[in-house]
Parts: sequence; C-alpha cells; structure tokens
Amino acid sequence: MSGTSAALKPPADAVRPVRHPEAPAPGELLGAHYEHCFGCGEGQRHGLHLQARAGDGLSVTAEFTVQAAHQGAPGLAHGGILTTALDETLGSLNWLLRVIAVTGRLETDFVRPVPVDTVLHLDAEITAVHGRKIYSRATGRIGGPDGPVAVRAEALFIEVKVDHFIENGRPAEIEAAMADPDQVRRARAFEVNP
Ligand SMILES: CCCCCCCC/C=C\CCCCCCCC(=O)SCCNC(=O)CCNC(=O)[C@H](O)C(C)(C)COP(=O)(O)OP(=O)(O)OC[C@H]1O[C@@H](n2cnc3c(N)ncnc32)[C@H](O)[C@@H]1OP(=O)(O)O
Repeated sequence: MSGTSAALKPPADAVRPVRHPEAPAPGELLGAHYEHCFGCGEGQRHGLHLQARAGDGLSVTAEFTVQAAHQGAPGLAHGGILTTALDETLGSLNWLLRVIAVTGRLETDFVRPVPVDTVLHLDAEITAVHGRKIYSRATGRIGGPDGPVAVRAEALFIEVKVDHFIENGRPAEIEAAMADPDQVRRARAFEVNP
C-alpha cells in the first residue's frame, strides 16, 4: 500500500527539469558531499558509506549493505536506517541539477523486511521542480537490482544556499569545513552555475 500525502504531489505548473550540462556523466560516482556525512562520508566510521552513481537523465543508483550495527529487530535492518539510505540517495539527485537542497519531507513505505548482510539496491529519480521545490522518488530492492521492492520513498527537497549551513551548523564543524578549500570550492560551484 502506498498513500503519498498531498504535499508530495507536484503542482500542475511544476516542470520537468533538465540535467545540468556539468552534471557527472551516467555511470560516474558522485562522491561524498561532506566527509563526515552519516550517509555518504568516507570519514564517518559509523556511517552507511553509500556511494551514489549518476544514471541516465535525472536518476541515480546506489548500493548499501546492511550491517549488524544497523539492526532494529534481531537480524533485521532498522527502518530509520533504511530511510536514511533513501534520504541520502534522494539527496544526491540534486547534484544532477547542481543545486544544493535539503530534505523538507520524506515518506517511506516499508514493503519487506531487510535482513542483515543484504545489499539494498537503490534507484532514485527527480520527477518535477516547482520554484525551490524538488520532487523525487526512490526504490530499494533486495536480491539484485531487479529483485523485489523492499522500501519505497517519495520526497520533497528544498533548494538552499551555502549560507543555510554556515548560519545553522555548529561553529566548530563549519569552521573546519570553511578551512577545507575543496569543500568550499565544491559548495560555491553550485552557486555560480545556475
Ligand atoms: C562552506 C561551508 C560548507 C557547507 C557546504 C555543505 C554542502 C552541502 C551539500 C549538500 C547538502 C546536502 C545534504 C544532504 C543530506 C541528506 C539530506 C538531509 O537529510 S538534509 C537534513 C534534513 N533537513 C533539514 O534539516 C531541513 C530543515 N528545514 C529547513 O531548514 C527549512 O524548513 C527549509 C530550508 C526546508 C525551508 O525553509 P525556507 O524558509 O527556506 O523556505 P519555506 O518558505 O519554508 O519553504 C519553501 C517552499 O517549500 C515548501 N515546504 C517547505 N517545507 C516543507 C515540508 N516539510 N513539506 C511540504 N512543503 C514544504 C513551502 O511550503 C514552500 O512552498 P511554496 O514555495 O510556498 O510553494
């Protein structure tokens, strides 16, 4: 059963956006947006280490292996962890538009239990854009990229500027991020390439 709320339905005058000309090519890894991100950061030892790859059009794919540390019930993935994997995959889509955006709303259907050691095959796509609002959906399958659906999500991301992080993040981490020329260059690149 799926019952997406009205807030996740694009308005009638929403548009289907186009991939940014400098977006990573299909098949390319997108790379982490922040090394300490719980979803994708290489430097986050407790994290999911999810690696998203650009697909065709406005889509990405990613894989995530459920670890023992991700359990909710014995031997099964915690639903919040699965939602995090969906959130991260959906968030990475915005790179194809070269837009920085944060999750405003995320709705998940848990269709099948996901055992520890399972590889969750995720795919996601942007469906519409309306002003700063980016509508997207994602699916997670088990047993292979064409296996049965285990989780499904629809989301609304909201475009923000780098200042969103600078104004709201804990100062210690913001100062460290701003001292990293790669992080600043990457973040600013999104603002000069509309
Ligand atoms: C040099 C420094 C380096 C830093 C660089 C870092 C680079 C980072 C790169 C990439 C980052 C990607 C990170 C991905 C991580 C994975 C994804 C996450 O988990 S993100 C975390 C969870 N999400 C939040 O923490 C959002 C918290 N919420 C907010 O901050 C605000 O509520 C925000 C920005 C979402 C909206 O606030 P408003 O004041 O800007 O805008 P308003 O006017 O309220 O909303 C704009 C439109 O969106 C709708 N909207 C907003 N929230 C909605 C909601 N929850 N449901 C439905 N509609 C919503 C509104 O109704 C409005 O629509 P109408 O334009 O009037 O049609």
